[in-house]
Amino acid sequence: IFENMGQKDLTWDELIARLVEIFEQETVNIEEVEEVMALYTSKRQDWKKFAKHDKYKYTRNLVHEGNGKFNLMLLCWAEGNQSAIHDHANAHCFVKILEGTLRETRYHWPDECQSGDGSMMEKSHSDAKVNDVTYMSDQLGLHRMENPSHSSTAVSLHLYSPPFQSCQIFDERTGGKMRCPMTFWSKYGEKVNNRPNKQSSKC
Ligand SMILES: O=C(O)CCSS
Ligand SMILES: [Fe+2]
Repeated sequence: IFENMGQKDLTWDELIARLVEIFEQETVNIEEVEEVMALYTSKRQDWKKFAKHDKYKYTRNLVHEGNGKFNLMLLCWAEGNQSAIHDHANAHCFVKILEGTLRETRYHWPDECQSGDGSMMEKSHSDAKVNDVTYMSDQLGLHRMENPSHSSTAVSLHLYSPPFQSCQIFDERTGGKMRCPMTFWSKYGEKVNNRPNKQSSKC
């Protein structure tokens, strides 16, 4: 978990401009991205336009497409919302908490190691609080993110590079996996009308 070590804060617009600049480069320096994301202190005023909540499922709201090099999105979590256990489609995944707390539980890949009863093996879990930055990738395993609070919502900023349109979700009890499309509830602050297709209805 990365925290700001006291360097000058970036504004929301400066944060996005720095991220676009970084991802124009040939290779991605993971620490550099974490440091830049840690230099922004969450201000609701900056991101509330993208913050659309649904009380049943966390929403994914596209903020910026990073000239095709990354997807930057705001995820809004109602009380107790959680994601499925999922992979990250061979992409980098950076998460910054903008409001509330998110609990991350990491798992081994099923084919890497499984419990005797075939269920997935937990690797670690940790709670990230406002302004914390975390990094995840398939090399580090799989994870589930959740809003553990039953009294407050949570908001997180996610950067995926390269951008991906689907990932695999895993059944904790069996290690079984299924490919799922990743859809947006809104884009640039405007609601998107997702046509539920047969695949997404199972996700
Ligand atoms: O993008 C998603 O829906 C997964 C959120 S946890 S990285
Ligand atoms: Fe994830």
